Amino acid sequence: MRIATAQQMRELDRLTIETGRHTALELMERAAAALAAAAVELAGKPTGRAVCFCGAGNNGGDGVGCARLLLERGFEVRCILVGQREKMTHSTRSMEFQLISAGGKLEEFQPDDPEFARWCLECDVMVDALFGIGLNTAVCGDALTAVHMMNTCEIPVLSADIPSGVEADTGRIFGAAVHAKRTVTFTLPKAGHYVGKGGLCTGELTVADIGIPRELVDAQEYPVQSVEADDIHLPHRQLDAHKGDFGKVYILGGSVGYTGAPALAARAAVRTGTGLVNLGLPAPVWPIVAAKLDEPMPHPLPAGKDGQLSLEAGEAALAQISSCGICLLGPGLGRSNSTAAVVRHLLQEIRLPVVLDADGINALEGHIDVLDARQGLHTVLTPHDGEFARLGGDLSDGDRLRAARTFAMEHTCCLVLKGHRTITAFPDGSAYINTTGNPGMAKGGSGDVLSGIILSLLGQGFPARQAVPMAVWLHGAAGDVCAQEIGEYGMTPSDLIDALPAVIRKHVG
Ligand SMILES: NC(=O)C1=CN([C@@H]2O[C@H](COP(=O)(O)OP(=O)(O)OC[C@H]3O[C@@H](n4cnc5c(N)ncnc54)[C@H](O)[C@@H]3O)[C@@H](O)[C@H]2O)[C@@H](O)CC1
Ligand SMILES: [K+]
Repeated sequence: MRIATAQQMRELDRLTIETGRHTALELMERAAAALAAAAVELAGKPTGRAVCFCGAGNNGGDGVGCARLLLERGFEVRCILVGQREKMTHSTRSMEFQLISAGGKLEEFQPDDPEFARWCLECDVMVDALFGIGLNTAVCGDALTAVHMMNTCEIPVLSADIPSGVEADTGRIFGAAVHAKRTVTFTLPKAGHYVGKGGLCTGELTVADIGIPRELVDAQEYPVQSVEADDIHLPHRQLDAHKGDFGKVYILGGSVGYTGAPALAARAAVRTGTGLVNLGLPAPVWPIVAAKLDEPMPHPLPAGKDGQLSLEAGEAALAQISSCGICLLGPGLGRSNSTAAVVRHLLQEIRLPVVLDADGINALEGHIDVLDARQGLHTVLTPHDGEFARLGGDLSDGDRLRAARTFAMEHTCCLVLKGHRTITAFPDGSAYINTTGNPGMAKGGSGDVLSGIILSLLGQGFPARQAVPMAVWLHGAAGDVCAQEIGEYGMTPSDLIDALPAVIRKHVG
């Protein structure tokens, strides 16, 4: 799904109003209606008790409108202004007049009023309309108190547009943020609903159409998208297809101590549909890894006494890679100097697309020039935060989306920044935010499975822009199946591989 920035939303609102399609108040009324409908669902009954915390800006206006609509449905409602009356926007004031006409009122927030606190404890739903896309400083003072009240009352909270305190374009939290059970946003989702801490505060997200004309929405460019089930499509296979049609891939991995990683990547590639999977393994671990695998073809490579690749392994691997269409460097390779030197040598010599994971990425620490020299060749890197930092990636300001996009642009690569809501960024600045996966996947070996899936789809000829976000989604979806069937504690990366075929099958056609 396309993701809009706060600036784009302001622009779309402005254009809609300027072209006379809807007034600001009409847009706000539709936003309020969507909120009220969601509030009733969240309350779980047709009427009940609700409190709406409203800021002075237009997000507050959505909340005031929602309060009136709930009142008209028979709810017992208290609508609270958290902010200065003199800063109320024109539309929010209009909403207040309408609330008064309907028999309600906009009360000043009395944070120390024990009667109000007791009243709130009996609510069926709380509406958070403090700040939306206009948040510009840390939440403090009365707004902070209101955020704490919503977060501690154990009553379901509905956020208007975005949980208050979350920065719309980054998902960073300014001071503190509301933990919503549900968020209703308008027209298009924002990055802050998915990434960073915002992704943890948003709860169930729904997108309401408030009447912004379709042609205005379509006229904008949206470099960032979320990846959802509807985006995943794999074609039927041709009746006369043969194994050569589905990629010949090469995996360089393994070392003493890491015999599972290359096997997981290879099995994942087979389960994702690759025609032929070759592996290059340090000779000492070759029989162990080979014994785990039936379909892939493991080859021994020269190794040192430490059980890791020796320098001579580079030429031997190159000879094997030359007959393949793509290779994966890294799973379980270890971090010896000679291994890192082999990886860098291969990166310099291989003119094929390369997927770089784990120790393959670590080999670039202090040698980012080797990556930069691959300009024009496809290189996909799949770091977690620690590996990203070793590459020189900067996550210090908490803006993962910006960090991933900047890195991909600066180093002309595809960057898969793994974690909650994995981000796949491309050199043209576009990025895809994944929506599948769960904490049961936070186990050694999950990354090897992911790199095997990416390798497989790229090897089958899907363009990177399609293959990589799709691989990330399938990996997470397999994880979600495992969490459902096995549970987050006991599920393993091998279970992900076993779950893959059924997940993939649902998206073929
Ligand atoms: N026509 C429109 O522009 C529409 C806007 N809508 C709503 O309007 C929102 C945007 O409205 P606004 O641009 O007025 O912005 P907000 O209502 O999000 O917040 C801006 C107000 O809060 C203040 N503020 C920001 N951060 C603060 C902080 N940390 N502490 C204290 N005060 C702070 C600002 O000075 C300003 O007064 C959207 O998120 C959406 O909910 C919807 O009603 C749809 C139509
Ligand atoms: K809000």
